[in-house]
Parts: sequence; structure tokens; C-alpha cells
Amino acid sequence: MAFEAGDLMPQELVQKLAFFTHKINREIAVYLDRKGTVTDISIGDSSTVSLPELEGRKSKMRLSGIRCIHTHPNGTGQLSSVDISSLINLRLDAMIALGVKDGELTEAYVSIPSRAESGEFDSADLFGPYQPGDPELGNIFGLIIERDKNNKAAFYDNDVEEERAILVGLETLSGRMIGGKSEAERSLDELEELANTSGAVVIEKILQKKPVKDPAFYIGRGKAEEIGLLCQAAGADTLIFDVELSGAQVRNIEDVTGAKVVDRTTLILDIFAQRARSKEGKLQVELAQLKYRLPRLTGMGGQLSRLGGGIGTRGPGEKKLEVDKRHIRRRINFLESELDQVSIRRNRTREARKKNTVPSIALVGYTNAGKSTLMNKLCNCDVFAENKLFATLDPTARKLQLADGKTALLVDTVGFIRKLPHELVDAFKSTLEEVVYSDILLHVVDVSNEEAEEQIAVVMDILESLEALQKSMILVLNKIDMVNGKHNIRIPDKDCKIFEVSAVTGQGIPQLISGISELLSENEINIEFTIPYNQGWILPYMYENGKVMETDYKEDGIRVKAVIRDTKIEKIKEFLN
Ligand SMILES: Nc1nc2c(ncn2[C@@H]2O[C@H](COP(=O)(O)OP(=O)(O)OP(=O)(O)O)[C@@H](O)[C@H]2O)c(=O)[nH]1
Ligand SMILES: [Mg+2]
Repeated sequence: MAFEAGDLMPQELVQKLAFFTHKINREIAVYLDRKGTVTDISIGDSSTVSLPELEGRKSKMRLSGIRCIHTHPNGTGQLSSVDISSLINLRLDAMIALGVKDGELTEAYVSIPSRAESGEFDSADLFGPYQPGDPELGNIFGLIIERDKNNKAAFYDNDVEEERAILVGLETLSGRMIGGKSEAERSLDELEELANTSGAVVIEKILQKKPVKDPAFYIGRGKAEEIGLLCQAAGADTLIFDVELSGAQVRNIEDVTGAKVVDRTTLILDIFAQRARSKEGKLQVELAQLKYRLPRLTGMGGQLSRLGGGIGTRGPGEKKLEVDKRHIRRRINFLESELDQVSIRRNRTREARKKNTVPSIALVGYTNAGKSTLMNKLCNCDVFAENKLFATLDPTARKLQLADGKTALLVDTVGFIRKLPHELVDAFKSTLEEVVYSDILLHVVDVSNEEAEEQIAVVMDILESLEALQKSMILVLNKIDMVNGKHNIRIPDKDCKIFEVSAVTGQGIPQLISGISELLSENEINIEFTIPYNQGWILPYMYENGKVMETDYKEDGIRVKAVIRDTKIEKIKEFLN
């Protein structure tokens, strides 16, 4: 018996299985290979089936090429832990469970294996519920093939030898001079740091004074030709522009100069791609890359393959850049739905955390400000910190011991940067939600940086776009050891406590910890009030969002003594007396 290849869950098979399962009231399992051929059938117990040995599939790093579709006669399509362990142990392509009731399919869930860091398959991802014919099933099939091919070792092998890059910036007339440098020059310096972080060697920086703002070439055709010659003379193969370029501009400049053209956003995305470690981080980066690439494909006949490697070609997704538009759109939908799942899971963890009423504190700040170093100092832990941009991509949480015996949860986050691509802010929404839902923010500033004030402003802007500006905030002026304890930074108007510290020497750290304790308890309000009996939601709300110390059931309602966070009081305000 055979079914159409590429159809993960053939309708005809599903119907037959549902029918017979109902007849015999037992579990039936069918095994299919990737061509759609049935290789085995078992009745009663799916864990005892022997799989056919497939050519070249003996390696532990590959999948078996066989998937199992089986029924659950009790009506639910939820996969059991036995289902999942057979999936992983047998390295099946997928384990699909069909819930059957009265001879009909109720729901179907699909689980596919995923790899550990080592490349071995050690866990599973769950999708569903589905009905046969759901287009998402095609995506899952694609994902299986990709996961089978993309052995970790081969994952990042498209790195090439050093890229030699020329940077091109654009001088605007406005903007403050700092340290004798204009805004454009400083932005170009930062671009150089970004380029170094991504592994490129910067040979020359060009700042174009009066931009022609050419729609076709951005810098004008003549200038582009000139830069082309410079590339040849200097042996540069890549041009990095300190702006966002349109797809047409990139192609035009590439044609004239013969060099690869990359813009600031592509560069930042490339760094994120190299640094993403967690599954969530990789999904987020790939999503951002695809979203940025999609509108830039117009007029390319829908197909483009960028040869070579380096900046802009690296990513957590497919090894070879597959840029068929339809494929990208499908992939974007798929990544978005996977990320939704992650976000739901994260919300649950956050909810659980809230129930414990452990307050959470988010570290925010410009990249390289010292957030991770500060976290290590405050929590006595060992989080990855490095003198490179974007050392931290995944949110990491650690317990912070406060002076009065209380604890809080400190969450490290991705650093901010000017001109942060909005695709990235979007894609990292679920990570940045940690910021949005935290009780207080520690805004870390590198006082030794000439541009500290600009950086504060950039961070404030991003916080505003996350609607997190009204949160209680502590401004941490870090690296005070590097300026001999003196700084002349103008502090933003926002009402917040300020601490001068050094995350390296430990100077000012005890004061900061007591400052945090104080702010947290400032935010706690003691209340005593009566909950009318017809407002049944209030007491559970109090348990969830505060600490209930005493309840007394009176004639007119429940008299409650409690402590609650000020951010949670709005909802019950009208009942306070
Ligand atoms: N001298 C000095 N150096 C510091 C201090 N705090 C951090 N650094 C250094 O600054 C660099 C960046 O620190 P990180 O903690 O990685 O910065 P981050 O804010 O987490 O950066 P991203 O994760 O990239 O956003 C590292 O080389 C640290 O050693 C400090 O108080 N004094
Ligand atoms: Mg960090």
C-alpha cells in the first residue's frame, strides 16, 4: 500500500484508520517511509514494531526516514510520553497521533524530533491539533527534511575566510559634535565595531559629505564607480553601508562596484545569526532575516541565490539561502506560529513566577554597557560577558539575594543599539516581554563611553516603543572605575534613583542592592479593605498579585489585610476604603 509522497498525514489513510480503530477498539499504528509506502502495521502496541533498516540511515545523527501514524481509541490525539520516547529512540521522522471517536477523527497531533547541541536527537517538538489537508502539515514535512539534513556540525559551515570590507557612511548636516566627531562619524565608528564583531576586517571608512541621495545608487553612480575602483585597489570584497538600502540599490551598487553590498541592518542581523544559541533565539533571528529580505526581492524574478559566504549569508535556518518568495512566506508563517508557542510557554513560566510573588528586575541598556558583568557581580554567577557587541541574545534569569532576606529575579536581556532594525525588535518581542512584565528596570549605562548620553536616549526610545517607560527604573552608571569616579553625564528628566558602580571592582554594589530592596518595597502597599460578596474575582486576584495576610468573613463582605504591588492596585481601587 502506498500514499502520495510528501503528504504527511494522508486523508484516505486517516479515514481507514479511524474506521478500523472504532471496529476493533484498539490502537493501530502504520509506518510510512518518505515515498509514502507503508512499511509496517501493528495493532495494540506501537512500541514493539521493528523498523526496516534503511540504506545509509544507521548513523545516530540521521533520522530513520520512517514516520508512525497511530490511533488513540479514547478520542484524544494528545501524544503520550511513550509516544515521544519511541519517536526519539527510533529516530522516527514524526510521531502522529489520531484521536478517534465513533469511527471519526477528532484531532491529530504531530511530534518531530529535535537535536541537542551535540547534534543528537534528544527531544521533541509538538504541533497541532490538525485535520488532514492542513497546509501547515506541508511545512512540518519540510522541517523534518531540514532537521534531518542539518546536522549541527554542518550547520554553520558556510563561514568563509576573512571578509575585507570598506564602510560607507553618510554625513548629515544636523547633530551634535561629541569628542570632535559628528553623529555620522560616530555612527560609522560603531559600524566598524559591528563589522569587527561579525568577523570582517575593515580596510577603509568613507564618509560621503553631500549625498546625492540617488534613488538608484543611493550615493550616486559616479561615487559608486569610484568606490568600485577603491575596492579593487585595496583588495576589498565587501561594502557595508551605514543605512538601510533598498533591494534595487543593493543590486545596482553591486553591479557597478563588483563587490558584495551589505547594509547596517543586514550586518546586525548577521551578528545576531552568529550569536543565537537557544532554539527561540534562532527562530527569532531567522524570522527577522526573512522579514527583512522579503520586500527586497522585488524584481528578481522571485529567485535569487547569493554566491559565496560571509555577512548576510549566515543564519540559523537553511544552510543554502533559499530565497524563493513563496517559500519565504510559508517559512515566515511557520516561524511565527512556532514563536507564538514559545511565547505561550514563557507566559506560563512568568505566571508561575508571579504566583510566588518573587519580583522580577530586568537589566536593560545599550550593548556593551556591562549588563551581564553586573548580573554576575550582583548574583555571584557566571553569565557570558564579553567586550563585543551583542554578547547576550537570550534572556537569562538569576536569583538575586536582597538585604532583607528577600529575593528577586534578575533578568539579563539583549543590548540595544541605535538604528536597531525594527524587524529585530518585532522578532525579539517575546524576549523583550521580559522587560515589559518586570517589576523594575535597571538601566545600565557605560559612563566611560563618550556617547553615554546618546545611548541613554536610544534605550529610552526603545523602552518607549515597548511601552515600558512608565516602569520604576534605577539608573546604574557603570564602569565608574574607568573615569576615576568622575562623570558629567546629564541625567534624563525621569524620576529615578541613580547609583554609580563598577561591575568589575564591585564599587557601589552593596548600595545598589539596598537601593533595589528599597524600591521594591516602596512599590508594595499595605492595604486593608472589605471585598463585597458579589465581587468573587477580587480575592483570587489578591492571592495572585500580592500577599494576603488575613481574611475575616464579615456580614458585608470579606475583610482582607494584604500587601500588593502598586502596579496591581488600579484594578481594585474602587473597592478600597
Ligand atoms: N572597567 C570596567 N569594565 C567593565 C565594567 N562592566 C563591564 N565591563 C566590561 O565591559 C565589557 C562588556 O560587558 P558585558 O557585561 O558583556 O556587557 P553587556 O551590556 O552584557 O553587553 P551585550 O550583552 O553585548 O549587550 C566587558 O569587557 C566587561 O568586562 C566595569 O564596571 N568596569
Ligand atoms: Mg550581555
